[in-house]
Amino acid sequence: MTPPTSDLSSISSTDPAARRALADEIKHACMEVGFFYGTPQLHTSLNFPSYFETVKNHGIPETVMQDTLAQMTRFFDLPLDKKLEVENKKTSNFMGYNPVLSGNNDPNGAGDLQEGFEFKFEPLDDGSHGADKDTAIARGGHHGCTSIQISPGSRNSGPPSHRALKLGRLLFPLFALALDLPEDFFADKTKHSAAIMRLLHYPPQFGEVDDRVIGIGAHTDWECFTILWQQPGIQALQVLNSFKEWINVPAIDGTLVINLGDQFARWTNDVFTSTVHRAINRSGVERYSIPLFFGTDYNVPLEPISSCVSDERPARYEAITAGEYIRSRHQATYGHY
Ligand SMILES: O=C(O)CCC(=O)C(=O)O
Ligand SMILES: [Fe+2]
Repeated sequence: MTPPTSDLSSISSTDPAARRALADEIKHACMEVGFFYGTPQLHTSLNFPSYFETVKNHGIPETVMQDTLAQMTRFFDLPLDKKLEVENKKTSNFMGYNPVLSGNNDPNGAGDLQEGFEFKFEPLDDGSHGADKDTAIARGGHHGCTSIQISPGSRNSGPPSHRALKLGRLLFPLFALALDLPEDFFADKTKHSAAIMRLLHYPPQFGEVDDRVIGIGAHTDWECFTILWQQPGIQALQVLNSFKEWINVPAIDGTLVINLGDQFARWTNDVFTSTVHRAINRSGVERYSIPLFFGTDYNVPLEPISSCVSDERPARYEAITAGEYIRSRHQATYGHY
């Protein structure tokens, strides 16, 4: 069984019909199933509650990912004391290195069996390419060290993190179209790339696994959507379907996984829901993955889109800014501030 794969080659198309067709595919996935395995029967019986699928033709060659993997491996192979020099406890915004078991994504869990390195992207402050004066406000108090400064470029150039960033920016207009909003609805809310990347390393787990200590415990992601690269050929990621069954999401060469997070659930008052997932590495070998989380700018209030609120569907979430929300989730996960 293979998961569905959306072809993103028309993501930059200016043809309205091609854009509408891709947006419709995303809308269907977001609202009805989200992740499916080919045949209509299975599609119905798996019944995923929200968007979770793989995409191809995303503009990031697998060779580039293999180079990135080699560099990640070098970092995680360093002695622990070296890695602790850049521990996330030392930054005001949770960026940096987290040792094994220092984070806990599932409140019912006892720690995540992975180590990671987290960093984010900020526009250059030199004013040369539109980083405007409200940059500091847009950072919403969630800025600090371990950020990578970015300048614009094409989707198919630059280091992998920048390519992935550009891919994410191209997805926002399609999500807007999928919600029957103007394509530029998120443009003024995503001016400053509130995107966070994690480099993750999961040691293998052998024998009987205590459900409370797995690679990453059951959780939803915090931002609007996540673009995830998984090391090909190693099974670990699982998504919860509406029958509360854990379904494997295989790592397929040349594809990325895309899933929705809490900010979209808040924007849409749960018309788009965030997908519960977890990872357990029982492969017997080390596993690496790279999620890139895309949110709105940190100063943006997460307010439900008016078409998603009605008498039958009253607002489900309290208003909060994106930055406050992400900070509260970092605090709950790492618990050291
Ligand atoms: O490693 C994976 O496949 C998933 C990682 C993940 O869910 C996360 O970092 O939020
Ligand atoms: Fe996640």
